[in-house]
Amino acid sequence: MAAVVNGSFASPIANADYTPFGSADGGLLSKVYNSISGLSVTITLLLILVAYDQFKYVWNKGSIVGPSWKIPFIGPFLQSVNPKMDEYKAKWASGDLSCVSVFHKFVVMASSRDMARKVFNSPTFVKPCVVDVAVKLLRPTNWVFLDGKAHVDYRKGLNGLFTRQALEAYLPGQEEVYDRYFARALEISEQGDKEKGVPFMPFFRELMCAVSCRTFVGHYMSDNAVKKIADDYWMITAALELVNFPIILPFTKTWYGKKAADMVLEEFSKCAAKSKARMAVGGDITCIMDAWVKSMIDSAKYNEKIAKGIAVEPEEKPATLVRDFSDFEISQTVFTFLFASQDATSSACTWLFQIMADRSEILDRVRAENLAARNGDKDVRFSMDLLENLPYTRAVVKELLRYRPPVIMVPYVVKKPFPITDSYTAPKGSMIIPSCWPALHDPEVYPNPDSYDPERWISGDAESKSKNWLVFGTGPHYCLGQTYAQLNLIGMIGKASLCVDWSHKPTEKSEDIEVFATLFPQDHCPLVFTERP
Ligand code: HEM
Repeated sequence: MAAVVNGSFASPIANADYTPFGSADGGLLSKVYNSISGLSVTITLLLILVAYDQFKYVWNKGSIVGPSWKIPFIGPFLQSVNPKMDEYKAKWASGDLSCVSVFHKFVVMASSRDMARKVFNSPTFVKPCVVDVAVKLLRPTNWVFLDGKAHVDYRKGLNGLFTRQALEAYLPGQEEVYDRYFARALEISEQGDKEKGVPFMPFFRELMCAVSCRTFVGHYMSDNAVKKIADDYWMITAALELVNFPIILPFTKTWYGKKAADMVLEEFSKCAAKSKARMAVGGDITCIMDAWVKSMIDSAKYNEKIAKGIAVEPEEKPATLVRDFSDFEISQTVFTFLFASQDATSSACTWLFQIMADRSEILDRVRAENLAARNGDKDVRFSMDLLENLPYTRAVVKELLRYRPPVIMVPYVVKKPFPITDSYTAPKGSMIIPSCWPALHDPEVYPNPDSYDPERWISGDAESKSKNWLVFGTGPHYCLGQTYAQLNLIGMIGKASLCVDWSHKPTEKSEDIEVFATLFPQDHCPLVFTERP
């Protein structure tokens, strides 16, 4: 009978029946021989795998720019763990289409404006790609993972939450938050180092989270819960690394991220229940949840009348008919708004305060415009008319978003072979990443692209270059919150200019960009806030 061979791979020469040098009971020579042959099999196997990995990479790479070979298996994994802005810029400069391969993932970077637009606008071939852990945090049933018609239909039901009328209803809640947080900024500076300033980036993250929570769920959430979400949200961002261990292990970043996400989902569910109760008795709209619940109530009433054969005037028909959503479904969807906005708006807010402090003549113009629009009374509250009639402040915000776009690229996944050019087809399963930065820094479209110049939106022709304006993406997944996001930044900086003074305490890292999901100044923006006389 053949002796038992250890391991799952049973090489014929590792079988003890074959005993050229030793006795059948397995002498020393036989053991050495067996281990050598085991080793050579392992090495051979490894070499085959390395060769396959390289061959597959070269095959996928085809005619586009990229390293001619990859570091076996891992590729530039270490670079991707700690991404550097300069490395991204070098990659974008290397070609309209370029590639890398990290582990088994083949990644195509679409850098030029036209290549990026082509990806954004090709839903037949691509869909947004989120890191695996995002599915665990947002839950697989979340609407953001829908594709094609199902996505378009779901999104239609959300459009009503971002109309002009709806956005107007959220303004009082937002302004309340700014009142409180500007007062806190003064306290922080009062207690902090006045020479070096206090790095305000974490504060701005909390501020943006608080504004979002008020906008999304109004007063259904306590201030303490808002604070807890703001405090814990960075754990969600930290969990969203490109490559994560497939299982969530206790006390790892993904574990803390999941705990924070579960807490947010639970809080939002409670808010949905409260909103339903209040709106059922005719409450007015104060936040996004109210607006959504109201559209459910209106749709249900309309459907009921139709079912009963009651005549309904055409103007009574809701703009979009939506079904009823459970508290948890509402919570999941509203969580995607927080998820999509938190890092991007925190980045924009941080740079905006830094850039205004460094350019006092621009800030003075913002202040003058805001005071004039309020007829000289700085305490006039937000309204859509007010926010829409601040052309210079708007230019300041648009230029900020061009100069330091919070989202520099958006990962998509290729659903079926994607012939992106005549000579290159991105393979199915690869990741394809349209980049927003290069289009927004194209010197032919935005002269002196690395200088911050709001004037290009006033007397220049930047406004007409809409093809390059990729700050909010384009195509079927373009940012749902783009109008809200811009108005919010306009309102925030205009109000800040009237309520407080602030100065920047620059360091040698102030202009260096840190990439943490979005972009931040590497020194986290040391500022000192003071009362306005
Ligand atoms: C300055 C702030 C913001 C920036 C720069 C930004 C940018 C983006 C970008 C680049 C995309 C991907 C678009 C695409 O794939 O074509 C996106 C998607 C999205 N954004 Fe924003 N965003 C911001 C704020 C917000 C806010 C405040 C909200 C919600 C209130 C929001 C909600 C969304 C949603 C829901 C999506 C996914 C849409 C879909 O898949 O259909 N964003 N955003």
